Formats: sequence, structure tokens, C-alpha cells
Amino acid sequence: MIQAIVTDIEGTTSDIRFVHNVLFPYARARLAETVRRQAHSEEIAQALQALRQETGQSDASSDALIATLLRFMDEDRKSTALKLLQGIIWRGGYQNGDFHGHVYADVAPQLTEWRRQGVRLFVYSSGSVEAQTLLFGHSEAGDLRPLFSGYFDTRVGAKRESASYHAIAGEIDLPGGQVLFLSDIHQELDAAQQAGWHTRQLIRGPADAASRHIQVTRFDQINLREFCQ
Ligand SMILES: CSCCC(=O)C(=O)COP(=O)(O)O
Ligand SMILES: [Mg+2]
Repeated sequence: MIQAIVTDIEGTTSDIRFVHNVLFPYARARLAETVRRQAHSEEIAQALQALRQETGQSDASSDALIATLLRFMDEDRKSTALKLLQGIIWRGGYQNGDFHGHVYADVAPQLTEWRRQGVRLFVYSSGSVEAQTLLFGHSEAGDLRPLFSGYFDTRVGAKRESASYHAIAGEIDLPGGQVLFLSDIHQELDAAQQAGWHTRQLIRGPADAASRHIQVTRFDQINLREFCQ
């Protein structure tokens, strides 16, 4: 029986176009100024230190780090340091009402139903935990944070590594066989399956012919009774 559902965000709960056409450009436009003006604030200094460690640029100047961050954005790199900085910048955007977090119409009703059934809900995204709570806290469907029991980002490990799913299962104290992972990316689902998790692939755009996972187009096509043995 499924005791917990862990969901990805981009392409699963939320439209890729919101992330790529709204969130990423908003952060890109403010990145250099944020780093230059706030380099000594604790949270920015920590993110920059994380970037120095990630890249081995131990003595890099702010300008060199900014250049690295802009390149990482161009490459859509799932760098933990970049994701921390993006989350900090998006905070202002959500608080100012510049945008709300996109969630597909089927998401909030089905999450609510799963909670009613006693299933615990978690998020695992490459976006930082702050970015995740901002998106769901300021979503177009209202504040969805009460639905979730916890959040995981790449500090637990990369999404295509099965060790990350073992680590999450340990943290939520469940065997993999009682956890369902929802994602649009079959390589992430492969890694979860290798850790013994159940999987469903969300197809919010074109089908994925290379995938071995059961595909659905909406959350309400997922029936947890199918997982009962
Ligand atoms: C938390 S919203 C921003 C998402 C993001 O930065 C990203 O890289 C998308 O990653 P996901 O693992 O949700 O596909
Ligand atoms: Mg995704």
C-alpha cells in the first residue's frame, strides 16, 4: 500500500513554460545586481560559497561567479548553489505579486484527496526547498503548503541517482515499496525504481517513447488501489 507520494514540480505539478518563461528570466535579470549588492548578506554569501565549492573556484571574484551562474542558467544546470540563489530572488517576485506559482488544475484536488486518504505528500525538485515552498505557498490555487509533510532538493542528492531516493525513503522512514514518485522525466523515475519505489510518469506534453514507466496525463488518472498487493 502506498503510504507516501513524492512529486516533482517542473513538468509534473507545474507547467515547464512557467518555470522557463517566467521564473528563470526573472532570476536571470536580477542575478548580477543581487550578487553585487548583497554579496555580504549571510544567505547570498552562503550560496556563493557553495558555488565556489561546487566549481573549485576557491578565490573567484563576484564577477567570475556571476559569469559562471549565467552559464549554468544557459545550460539549465541543476547546481545547488544556482538553485539557492534563484530561490532567494524569486522570493521578492512572489511577495510583490509579480507572479503566482503555476499548478495544473488537476493537482490541488487530487493532492487533497490523497491527504484525505491518509497518504503523506512530499516534494522532490531540483529547485531549492525555498523555491518549492514559495511556489506552493503562492500558487494560483492558493496556499498548498498545508498539504505537504516535507520538501527535498538536490542537497539530498541528484534526481537521476538512486542513492537520492534511498536517502529520502530513510528520511521519511518508509520502505521504497510504500512510496510513489511522480515525475515527467523517465531518467528520474528509473533512479527511483532502482531504489524500489513505485513510479508514474506525468505526460503534460508529447509522449515519451523511450520510457518504461506507466504514463498518465493528469493526477486523477492515478489510482492508489492499483498498488495494493
Ligand atoms: C521549484 S520551481 C523551480 C524549478 C527549478 O528550478 C528546476 O530546476 C526544475 O526542476 P524539477 O526538478 O522540478 O524538474
Ligand atoms: Mg520535472
